[in-house]
Amino acid sequence: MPTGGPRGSDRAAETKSSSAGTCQQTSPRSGIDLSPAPLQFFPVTARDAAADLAARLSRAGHTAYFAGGCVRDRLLGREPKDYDIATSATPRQILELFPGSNEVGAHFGVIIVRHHGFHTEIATFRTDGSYGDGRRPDSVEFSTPEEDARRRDFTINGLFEDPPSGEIIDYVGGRSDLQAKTLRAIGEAADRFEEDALRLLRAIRFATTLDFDIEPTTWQAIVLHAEGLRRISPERIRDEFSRLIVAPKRARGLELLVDSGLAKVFFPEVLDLIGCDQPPEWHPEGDVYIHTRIMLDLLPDDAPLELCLSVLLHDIAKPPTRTFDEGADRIRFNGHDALGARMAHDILRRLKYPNQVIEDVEFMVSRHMQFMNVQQMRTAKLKRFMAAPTFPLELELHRVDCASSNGFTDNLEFLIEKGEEFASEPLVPPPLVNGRDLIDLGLKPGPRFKELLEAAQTEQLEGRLTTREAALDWLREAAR
Ligand SMILES: Nc1ccn([C@@H]2O[C@H](COP(=O)(O)OP(=O)(O)OP(=O)(O)O)[C@@H](O)[C@H]2O)c(=O)n1
Repeated sequence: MPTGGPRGSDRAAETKSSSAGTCQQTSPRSGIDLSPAPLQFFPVTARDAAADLAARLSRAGHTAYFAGGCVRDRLLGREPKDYDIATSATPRQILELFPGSNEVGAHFGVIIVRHHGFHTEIATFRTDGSYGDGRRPDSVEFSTPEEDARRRDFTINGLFEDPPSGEIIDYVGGRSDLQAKTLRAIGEAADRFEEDALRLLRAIRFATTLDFDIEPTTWQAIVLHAEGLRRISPERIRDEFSRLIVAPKRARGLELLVDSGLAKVFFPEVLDLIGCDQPPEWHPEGDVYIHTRIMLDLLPDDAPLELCLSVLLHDIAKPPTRTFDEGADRIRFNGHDALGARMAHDILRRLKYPNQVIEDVEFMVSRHMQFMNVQQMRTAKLKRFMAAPTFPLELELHRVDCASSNGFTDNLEFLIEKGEEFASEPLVPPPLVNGRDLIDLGLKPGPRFKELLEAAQTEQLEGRLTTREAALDWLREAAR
């Protein structure tokens, strides 16, 4: 068990190497090097920390297994996000062993223990009572490992591992489902989803992130209980949905959400994209829903959340049923970006995304049609356009937008070339003149100030003004 201190053999090696240093101490009698070993710390992993806690529980006479996601992920060769322990120790016994731990979930048999900087959830083997609210059990009863496995959501999440031996304890057939890449509810699927409706979305999230098939009975139960998701808070839906939409198989995830009826509950706008025809000369691939799914597929595997969301929402206002001040027809194929930005804002706000994410996605959706006009933009406008912090993501949005439809690459190539051309200096450098200069010229602060300074900056970005002296002359002239 690695700890924070040096290991024996490494200590010997360290002592050896340190003897080459200046402070070597050798026993005059035996000739043995007595120099103190330099302090060396080995990083303790989350697994080390959890295994140490399990060992302590086990030394105190309790059964203690790794449980749930960490066992699943390790068997899949993935790095577990965190480690959970399931044990025969009661919450009181856990607290006796690890005093000062977080008792927040003690009522449900869960204690959070901090060890080596990691938080490990230690939960007593339990059977859940009834789920009155479809979110959490009204009561729990402490029970056996087998019953604890059977109360869990999916077979692949119902596995235990005995940490010292690495032995897998499987009461629910999780191992064979992992091998077959199958997501299957434990026991009666309908019961699992009635107990906790978040599991409906977890099912689609696991099928997407792991690229697993959903076993038919489990799928039928999801479809049947989809409306139950209404009981779940937007924050919890958002967290599952975000994990799904950043996964490499996000397009399939979207399809599963739509086909299961879950999208209808928290993201009904997407349903209008289905069957929303587009002009075939621009969009030979088909309707907006097909176009969006192809785009999601074309994104890099590690595309950030803001980019995935902006791709998902970029054409959200295209369906002609949407109305906007200027009339639905204009919106449909021309002005849909402005309405789309507003809709993206509303959808993400409803799902309680952080303001920065909402702002970025709204901004990207609002500008995505402008990429068609970049070659006609004057240099100053283009530089300002490219200076947006979201621009690299927008470029990717544009790339997949074209690649999934008409295949045009000229605007993309133009922007890449311009990026190289402008690379030697900041796109928008500090202005050559400022408000102080205008006051010195005898102007009073007001709206004209902003206009003049912006015009001076445009001259600068166009390369017509390069020195402060020239800019001051220009300002003097313009202010007349
Ligand atoms: N609604 C839920 C949530 C969790 N669990 C059980 O609790 C374990 C831990 O849950 P959690 O940490 O939320 O998810 P993980 O399965 O660990 O998956 P991930 O780490 O990817 O979130 C799950 O494996 C599953 O056995 C469950 O039965 N029902």
